[in-house]
Amino acid sequence: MLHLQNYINGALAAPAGGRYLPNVEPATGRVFSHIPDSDAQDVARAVQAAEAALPAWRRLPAEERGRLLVRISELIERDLERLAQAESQDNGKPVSLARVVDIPRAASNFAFFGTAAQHFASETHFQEGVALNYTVRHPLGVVGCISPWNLPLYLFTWKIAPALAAGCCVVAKPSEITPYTAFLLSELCIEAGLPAGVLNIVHGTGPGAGQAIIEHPAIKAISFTGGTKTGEHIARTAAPMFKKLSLELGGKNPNLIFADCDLQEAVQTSLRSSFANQGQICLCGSRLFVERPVYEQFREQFLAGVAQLTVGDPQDAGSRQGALVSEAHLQKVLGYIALAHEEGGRLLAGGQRVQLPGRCAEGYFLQPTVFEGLAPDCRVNREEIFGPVVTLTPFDTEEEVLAWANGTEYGLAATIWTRDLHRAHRVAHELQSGIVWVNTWLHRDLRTPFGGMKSSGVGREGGLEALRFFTEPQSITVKL
Ligand SMILES: NC(=O)C1=CN([C@@H]2O[C@H](COP(=O)(O)OP(=O)(O)OC[C@H]3O[C@@H](n4cnc5c(N)ncnc54)[C@H](O)[C@@H]3O)[C@@H](O)[C@H]2O)C=CC1
Ligand SMILES: O=C(O)/C=C/C=C(\O)C(=O)O
Repeated sequence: MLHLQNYINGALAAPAGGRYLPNVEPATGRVFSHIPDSDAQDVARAVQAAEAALPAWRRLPAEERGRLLVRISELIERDLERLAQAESQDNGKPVSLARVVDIPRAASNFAFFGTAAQHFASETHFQEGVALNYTVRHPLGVVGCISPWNLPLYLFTWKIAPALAAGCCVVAKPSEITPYTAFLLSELCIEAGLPAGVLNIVHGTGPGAGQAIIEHPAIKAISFTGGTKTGEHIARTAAPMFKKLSLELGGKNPNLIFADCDLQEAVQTSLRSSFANQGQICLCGSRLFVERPVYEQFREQFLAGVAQLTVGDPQDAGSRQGALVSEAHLQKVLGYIALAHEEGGRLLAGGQRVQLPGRCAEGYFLQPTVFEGLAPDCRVNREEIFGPVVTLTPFDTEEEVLAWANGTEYGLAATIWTRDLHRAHRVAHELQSGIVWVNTWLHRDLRTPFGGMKSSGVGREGGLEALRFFTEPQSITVKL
């Protein structure tokens, strides 16, 4: 059986304590690999290696750093099929999705930041006859990157690539639930010739390796994506140590579907935004508010689309829905389905675990599920479910739908469907949401600031925002 290894100081390494954790394939419920259960000793070794690599890495011209990152991107593209298979096996997502979304985006993350570093200019402020002020952005130093299980390589590289591009050295931990592609990435970094210690990947649990990263005094910043509760814990631990924090947390995203929209497109895209990756994307729209004149039409077409979402073996080309990531997560989502019944919801589709035949008989499959008739402020409409469960609610006025859309503690993403541009801008400006899409969803230009308001996070990643996060500005003023 496959035993994954840490990647420390340029080489693969067993965990210091010799302990391993089982890693389960969600589609089968069977253990298919073991991962290091690393502890503070492994993190200390990784930090030591990163500190040793830092002086040379930060002095390397941005073009040279960029060349290495672009090389990693090319190797990811070369190994696309292998990585897509690995991601699907580890996470339960259809391999067809990993092939077109997860792995291409991981390659783009390295390519984008490999070149972005060369466009990252420093600011100057000239006061004629008085002074020249200029800003130098120094790499922060050694930074920690911690990522979740839903988009494993996609989000892991979204953090690592800008940190490396900015001249930082990294100690990174992927989710213990989906470590496989991060391990394969360490092999590609060795092949690309990334200098030893520049990137270190330590596997293990949140309370084990993760906690050691956030507590380590030499780690200057933490970039984290994951659950809001974990984000709170990280902030409580790291903020008093004056670490810089970028926290990308949960969401409970609304889709606002106005009667004048292109209904067919709204239905098709809402199917994707509801159920892509089994609804396990923080940007998924889980509350669908539909203007009353088109509510019934939307519901009929949407449910017809849901009926086409075949739940099946992630390896099958025909599967549109794979497995949820773990038995524990499946039980959490089933708990919310039970709660939706208790809160008076009418089940329109799904609601049951799926028992597949053959190799997937013990897998964690769930029908895509739709409820209506729930109050906009009930728990199911306020709490993050992070699974294939959405609610439909009719609305009558713009004011009403805005109040409902903004009525949760979250503020990550929202989608507006309308042909009225004035309304689109007006409503977008009123939404308490870090990201607003109009007549589209998951359109991602990597130059745009990415992140949430309220309990959805602190700070922004993406484009120059990420490079700013991983650097420390120093103002220098010269008297003229
Ligand atoms: N992107 C998102 O918005 C995500 C949201 N979630 C939400 O969070 C809920 C819980 O899922 P989990 O897998 O438990 O997410 P999590 O937030 O616990 O895990 C994310 C990452 O944080 C690490 N981590 C956990 N505790 C830590 C600690 N004390 N110090 C440092 N790192 C730590 C984990 O090992 C993992 O790498 C999900 O049911 C879902 O609702 C989960 C994953 C992603
Ligand atoms: O950067 C993106 O395009 C998507 C990010 C998604 C998450 O952060 C998430 O699902 O956690």
